[in-house]
Amino acid sequence: MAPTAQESALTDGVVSVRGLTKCFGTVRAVDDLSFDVTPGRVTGFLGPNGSGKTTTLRMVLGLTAPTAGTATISGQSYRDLASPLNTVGAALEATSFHPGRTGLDNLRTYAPLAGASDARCAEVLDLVGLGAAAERRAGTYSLGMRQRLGLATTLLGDPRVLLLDEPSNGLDPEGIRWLRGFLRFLAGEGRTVLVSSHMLTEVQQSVDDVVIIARGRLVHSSSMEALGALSVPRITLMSPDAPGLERLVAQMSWSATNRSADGRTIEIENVTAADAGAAAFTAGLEVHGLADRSQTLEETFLRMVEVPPGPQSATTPATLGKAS
Ligand SMILES: Nc1ncnc2c1ncn2[C@@H]1O[C@H](COP(=O)(O)OP(=O)(O)OP(=O)(O)O)[C@@H](O)[C@H]1O
Repeated sequence: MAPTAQESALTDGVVSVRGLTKCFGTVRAVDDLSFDVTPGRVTGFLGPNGSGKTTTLRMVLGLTAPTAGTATISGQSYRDLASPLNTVGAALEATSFHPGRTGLDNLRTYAPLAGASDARCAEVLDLVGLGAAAERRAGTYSLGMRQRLGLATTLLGDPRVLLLDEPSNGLDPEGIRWLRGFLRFLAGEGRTVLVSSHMLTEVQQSVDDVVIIARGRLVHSSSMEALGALSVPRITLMSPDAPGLERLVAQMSWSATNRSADGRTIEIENVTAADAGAAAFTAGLEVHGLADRSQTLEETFLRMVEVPPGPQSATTPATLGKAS
């Protein structure tokens, strides 16, 4: 059923995943996943290798049938979209280009599918910074240039939504910097930009929001800012007075997570360096060292996605028994 005008206004450009599940035999690759991706923002879709990112994107694009659940783009499933290539641009794996044809000619072969004119082909090549190389054979392009050509292909139909699977793969630092700016530019135009990656560090400067999955399940979804706020403050405090140090920890009800064998160095969680310094000063404790060891964003991410101890691996999750 076609959505009403009011429903369309609410869902326009939103990628919405609800209870999405995919089983490959006994492997539950995607497990009851629900999240929304909003327009005007760059969203990082993060998880370790094999966590189900590509399978999820394939289900959003109607390339893989879900075992259960739904995935919609602007309120409609991919197959119900009136003109899919003008709604969603997707780069799932390195697009294969004809090496003997120029960059421009390669785009021209995809253009009719997206209803794109010759002028649009030249325009998107300019957009991705390949204007000067338009007449060069794609076989002579560097990996970074081929990635840009792939991006140009996804933009041919001027889609509102972009789904990019590991777009920074193979890019050098300059290419990654360029991509970061380009994704921001696209989101700034009001597009929905979803970028998958298995490393938070690779995208943390490019994304506004994060959707983090592990073993096919959602483990976290928030703004990048809120993810940063989850980082646990942690310090190490050193004193030659081991009993005094221990007394202070007990008196302040601090949670000590590690102690050196001689008891003169203690690692404490959920305390800032400023608070620890002030407490030691008030207690008259002689301090020989105070270091901030707060969890980095990457540590927060790794903690979220780490495989729990036990026999199961990332590809054989504990939920195997539920697979059908
Ligand atoms: N067609 C398939 N048949 C069987 N198993 C599959 C199939 N496609 C994916 N899988 C399995 O589903 C799980 C999720 O794979 P998927 O490729 O979606 O993960 P990913 O997060 O994209 O990983 P990567 O970062 O390595 O690309 C893996 O265990 C994978 O082996």
